[in-house]
Amino acid sequence: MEIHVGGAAPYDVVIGRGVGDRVLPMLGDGVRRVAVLFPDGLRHLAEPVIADLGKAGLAVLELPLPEGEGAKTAAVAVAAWDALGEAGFTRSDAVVTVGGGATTDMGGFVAATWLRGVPAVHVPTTLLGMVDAAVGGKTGLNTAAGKNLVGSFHEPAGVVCDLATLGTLPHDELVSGLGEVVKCGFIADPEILRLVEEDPAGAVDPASPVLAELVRRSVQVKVDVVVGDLKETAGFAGGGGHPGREALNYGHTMAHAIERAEDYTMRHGEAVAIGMVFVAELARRTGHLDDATAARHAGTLAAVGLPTRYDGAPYEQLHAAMKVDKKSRGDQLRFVVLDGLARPRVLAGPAEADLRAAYERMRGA
Ligand SMILES: NC(=O)c1ccc[n+]([C@@H]2O[C@H](COP(=O)([O-])OP(=O)(O)OC[C@H]3O[C@@H](n4cnc5c(N)ncnc54)[C@H](O)[C@@H]3O)[C@@H](O)[C@H]2O)c1
Ligand SMILES: O=C(O)C(=O)C[C@@H](O)[C@H](O)[C@H](O)COP(=O)(O)O
Ligand SMILES: [Zn+2]
Repeated sequence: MEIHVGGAAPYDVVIGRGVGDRVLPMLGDGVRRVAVLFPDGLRHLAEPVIADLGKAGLAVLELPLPEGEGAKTAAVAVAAWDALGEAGFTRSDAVVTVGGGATTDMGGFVAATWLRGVPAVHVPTTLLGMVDAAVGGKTGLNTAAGKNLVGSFHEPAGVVCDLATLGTLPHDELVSGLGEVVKCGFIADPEILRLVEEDPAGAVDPASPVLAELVRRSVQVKVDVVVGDLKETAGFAGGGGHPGREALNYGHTMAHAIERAEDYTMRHGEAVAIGMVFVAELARRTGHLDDATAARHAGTLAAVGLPTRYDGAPYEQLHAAMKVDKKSRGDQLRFVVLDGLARPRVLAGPAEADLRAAYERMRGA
């Protein structure tokens, strides 16, 4: 199936099994050379794509990357730019990424910045990459100060989600992706929560129709949000309305602080799960969210094996890290909270006592 993403630069997200041959047509007719970026350990997943491009007469530049989050550094971007420069890449050339969200973030950033932008087609091979990272055009690198602090909005020319690739994904990585899936359920599509709660075993089975339906629904949530607010400006208006693209950042303010505190050894989706438990409690304490919906967060997340507690870094360290979150304005922290199921809004400048109390809840106190 295909989900069409409208807007100034429309593209399709293809979801299915054995759909790797959909990459080539997404590149368009004029492309002559393609840089394929993939984690070195996933060469076997990149090879069929590389072979297809080669058979079509395109010159392929292979750019193997470090594993996972290790790819999202300035040094890796510089190395990729140097390789493109050496190969003489022009604006009739393109980038293809094959890998998880770290790869699509990095490869998307390289595509966004080389010659101020060349086309990118993403082939996500993790659940998280399919339902979130590859779609919507956010690209990013980490810096010493925090997560995704350098990046750009660069919409892909297309996204190809081959569900068959999930067959080799380690179980814990699949579960991590469900953190973003459940996020989509809370911010926009409660049917996702029902599906996960009704059949948690199906949700973590890469071959199940339940998981395919969760992918489809989550991509649709993301597409609907980004089409309305690609560059994440809607939430600036304030006033308690829908926060636009910032809604997709539900749970992420604390999640990114934890990831940094843990030196990026915790999976992103796991951190998002904990971050949602934190922010649900913050919303409950500040009178936005009812007790049952707040409690439902930990219940649904735990049902698929996601963590719901974090007892690592001290409050002060996490608070300092949250200050560089992109939703912050000056000294004011801003969080996406829920007024109820599928009713996201921004909570700006919550009281210190409420933040500390939500932190204690997150620690399991
Ligand atoms: N741009 C966005 O909108 C957006 C959205 C969500 C997350 N992200 C980013 O995505 C990153 C997380 O992505 P992720 O969870 O996919 O992690 P990841 O890219 O680090 O991949 C996780 C691990 O799985 C391996 N892997 C990937 N596909 C595999 C497969 N099919 N079989 C076997 N192993 C496989 C990878 O090599 C890696 O070791 C974070 O950096 C996060 O910030 C970006
Ligand atoms: O696409 C978005 O917008 C999101 O916020 C999706 C998030 O799941 C994703 O982790 C994103 O990279 C976080 O964005 P950031 O702007 O907080 O770095
Ligand atoms: Zn995320």
